[in-house]
Amino acid sequence: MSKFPVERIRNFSIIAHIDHGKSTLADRLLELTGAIATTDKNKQVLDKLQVERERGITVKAQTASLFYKYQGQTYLLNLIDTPGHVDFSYEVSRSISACQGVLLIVDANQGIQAQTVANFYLAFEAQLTIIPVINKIDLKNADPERVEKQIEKVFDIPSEECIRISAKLGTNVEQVLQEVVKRLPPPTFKKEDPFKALVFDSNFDHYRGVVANIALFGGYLSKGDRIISAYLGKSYEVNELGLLRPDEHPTDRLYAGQVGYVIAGMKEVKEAQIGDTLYHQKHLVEALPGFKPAKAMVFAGMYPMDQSDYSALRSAVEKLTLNDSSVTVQRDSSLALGAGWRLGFLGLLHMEVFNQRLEQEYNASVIVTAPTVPYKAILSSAKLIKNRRAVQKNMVYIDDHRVMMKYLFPLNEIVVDFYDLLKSMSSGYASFDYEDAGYQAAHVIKMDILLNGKPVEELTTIVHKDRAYSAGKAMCERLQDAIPRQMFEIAVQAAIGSKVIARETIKAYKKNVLAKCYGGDVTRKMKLLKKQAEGKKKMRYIGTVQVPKDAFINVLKRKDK
Ligand SMILES: Nc1nc2c(ncn2[C@@H]2O[C@H](COP(=O)(O)OP(=O)(O)OP(=O)(O)O)[C@@H](O)[C@H]2O)c(=O)[nH]1
Repeated sequence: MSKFPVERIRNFSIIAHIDHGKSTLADRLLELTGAIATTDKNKQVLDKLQVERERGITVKAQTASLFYKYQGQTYLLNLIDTPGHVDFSYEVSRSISACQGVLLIVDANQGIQAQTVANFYLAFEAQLTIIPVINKIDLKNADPERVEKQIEKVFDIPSEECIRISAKLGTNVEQVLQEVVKRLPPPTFKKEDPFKALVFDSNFDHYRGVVANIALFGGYLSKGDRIISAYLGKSYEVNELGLLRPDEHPTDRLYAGQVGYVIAGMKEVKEAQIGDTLYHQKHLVEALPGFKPAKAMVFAGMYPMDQSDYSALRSAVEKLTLNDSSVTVQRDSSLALGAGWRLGFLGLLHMEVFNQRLEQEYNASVIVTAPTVPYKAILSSAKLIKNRRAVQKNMVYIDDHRVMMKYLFPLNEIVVDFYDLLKSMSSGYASFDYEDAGYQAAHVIKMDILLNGKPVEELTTIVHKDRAYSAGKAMCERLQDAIPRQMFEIAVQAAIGSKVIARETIKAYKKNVLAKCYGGDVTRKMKLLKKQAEGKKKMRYIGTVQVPKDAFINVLKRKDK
């Protein structure tokens, strides 16, 4: 197979708003081309991580090479899966850079949503061929005609170009493969040129080191070749290379236009920088433009629940960041929490996914401080509009029922719960995406939260001056709900400097777990005591006050407005 004619290669991604059905369509394409068997067990094969399966979202892009027979010829279709959530749009842009075209999926019921627009522009600016696919036509409320009109109006793509499918039932999915062959151009790279490959993703494997996913922009690569990474200038010998189908299939060579993986004795993901160019030692080439590095938008401190777990947690954080180069790590320490780290994430979901992976894959128990967004120090007065201090930029009607609005928001206002709130206020109809618009001047102050006079470091936040009182009050109320009553009274206070601006009280309550089983047997008592002790492990002490671990993140999610 190796020497596959480049005219019969198609490299494409599926892009869509979250839940519009990318992974379902990807599974169908894999089944149709025989890459996986048609059983229920194979549901969402490209979503490999445990968190992805549990949360039903794609976090990391995955790749699969498919062989498809059309009019007597076999084609090699390289499908690069992309994540759908706003936090991960960085993964989308790097995936599509290895492609010549995209399938733009739009839900036949929901129509164009925020990430449909954002992803469309990523593909459009990269000058890729775009095939609009209207999915879920089997739904009772599906209105593909209306969606086609939206696509024509917003993206200027004629309705006739849309393919109507049901990824769930498999309706017209074969047509999607045919249109990929017919409409997408093959890559124009030549195997006669010097070898040049783009690293568009990389993973760390505990046994084999770094596995880099590459797209060949010229020449060919063979096992045993010596290659150089343009970024670090280091040289490596190729130990293994092959196709991803989606499992690794080793081959002897990869050619221009193909997509595959390479293992070359790289020990850290840093050595296979995403966006890096690989080339042959003997043929210096001009490096590819690379990518804008992912920018951390949300920062939080992370500390072991118990300081004696520090080294175990350090090794877990290191291993996990090897697989996710968009997390930034800095060592940090605090009087209250001991030694830990300051981590930077793309968004709150990214942060939650990271924590979940730490707990699931490394069995780590951590305390995470209130997420904050980066600020610059020179601050004066703000623009201040409405609840979230937003400034409207423009407004476009997509159709009679939908409008697309652009606002300039302080990042702080959207990072924690804006997305959830917008969804619930609009009964799930509104959608949202964002990009960085740079720093703006604002008048902000530091607010502390105290439990019986002791500051809770995790909850120290920066708030806008005009919002301090309401934010402090809301925080105290939510903490009052989140902290169970204890044997003594607890004062919950919000303070700016030494000035207390809000207070709630948690009344004392005596909970004797044994009271109910007076005279009961010993094993029952032991069980109850054990249960209580386990409950305590999930608690953190602030002075003498026990705080449940999940209270820290829950109190940040606002329920007001
Ligand atoms: N009725 C119907 N449901 C579908 C269809 N395609 C997908 N779904 C359902 O829509 C939901 C979301 O589908 P996914 O394939 O997970 O969506 P996704 O776009 O990959 O989501 P992310 O990976 O998180 O971005 C799932 O519950 C699917 O079963 C379809 O054609 N018809």
